[in-house]
Amino acid sequence: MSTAPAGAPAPTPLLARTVPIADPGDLLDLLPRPDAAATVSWVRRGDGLVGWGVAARVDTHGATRMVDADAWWRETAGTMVVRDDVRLPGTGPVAFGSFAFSRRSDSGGTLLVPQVLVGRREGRSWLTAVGPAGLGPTPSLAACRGEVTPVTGPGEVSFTDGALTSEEWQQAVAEVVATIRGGEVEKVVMARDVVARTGADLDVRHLLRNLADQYPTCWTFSVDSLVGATPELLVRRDQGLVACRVLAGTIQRTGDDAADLRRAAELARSSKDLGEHELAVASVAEALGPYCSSFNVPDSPFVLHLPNVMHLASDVTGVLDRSHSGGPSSLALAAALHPTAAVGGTPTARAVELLAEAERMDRGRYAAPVGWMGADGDGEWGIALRSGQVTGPRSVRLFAGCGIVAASEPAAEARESEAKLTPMRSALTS
Ligand SMILES: C=C(O[C@H]1C=CC=C(C(=O)O)[C@@H]1O)C(=O)O
Repeated sequence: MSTAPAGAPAPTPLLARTVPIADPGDLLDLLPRPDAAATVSWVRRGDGLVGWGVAARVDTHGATRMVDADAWWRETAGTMVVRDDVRLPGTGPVAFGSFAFSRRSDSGGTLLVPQVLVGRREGRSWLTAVGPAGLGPTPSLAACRGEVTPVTGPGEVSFTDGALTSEEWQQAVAEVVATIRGGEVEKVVMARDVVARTGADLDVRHLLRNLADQYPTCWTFSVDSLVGATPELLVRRDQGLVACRVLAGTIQRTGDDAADLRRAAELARSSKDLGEHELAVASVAEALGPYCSSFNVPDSPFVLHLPNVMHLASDVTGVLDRSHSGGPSSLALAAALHPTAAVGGTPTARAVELLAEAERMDRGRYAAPVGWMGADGDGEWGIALRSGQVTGPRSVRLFAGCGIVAASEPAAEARESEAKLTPMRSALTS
């Protein structure tokens, strides 16, 4: 575990000061700079959090990457001086995080505390500044606006295959289907990557703006250079209640509303997709059950309509069992849930081994928890889907995966993966 800047411990004591502000308008318009590393976002339907600068940061590795980050946050938040005049989820000290899918990945994990954060929730807005105590007054919204530089486009964008070509990936899917039919596993989620290169230096705000405009019902995120708009909520912890939006089972949209309605009905009846979905819901119920005193799993999924695809979706909710000393934080719950069968497979351990062999790439932080957490441990963690990792000033690695079951057809899965790459492709090119 290492803390930044340059391995130094977080400056102590840090002061987190939250003040109410007038409605700031579009949160994304407040982001001052183009760099993805120092920009955080968690925005859905216009509400949420945006922030910039780094007041404290920890980098973690290996199997305990989330647990170590959670412990660091408990300690760091515990030493902070807090003056919070708003007292809502997302006010006071907030840490944003993203983590590698695999414990073996070099990508590890990061929690970072922005220097300035602006939030809005249900008509109330606030600004939080974090820095060494005694540094001076909280910056005003007007001063923040004055620092915003113009947003720039990425110029000409080209896409090339990542680890595998589409044909190679389909071959790998066919081999995984054969393994599944052999009875060793029930489901393996297979991902592929595509590399985007831009003609001009990337401005993360351009991506976030397009993602939020085109996918307003998704969570548009940016944490430590991982950017995307995910429709899947791994876990929210809010005052003793937990909620998850589980997705698995997909059909592409055609652009024709009547045809899409027929396809939605097909999806809701598809035994292949219902089976895939059931495994994902069961994995969430199994992981969360031990932490909850009561639990609600809907009998059947609904169809979630997105501009590119439709998914089978289930909203699972529960009440946290407080007899677990103080209750696990939202990040501890995310760690317990990861990887769900929606991104790993069933049974988890063998599916994860198989996908690592078959994909022939490191997923990095794709398909792993991304989100934020307050000082009390409440927070929201999504699964980093429909996303890309900014790997250089002019390059982004995009990812998409599909749940493979015995009835899967490789060519259909390749088309599905293309549809799941659409949000990031179009955020780059529009
Ligand atoms: C793994 C991805 O999607 C998951 C979430 C929803 C539906 C899925 C599916 O139908 O295969 C996947 O489980 C992805 O978008 O990269």
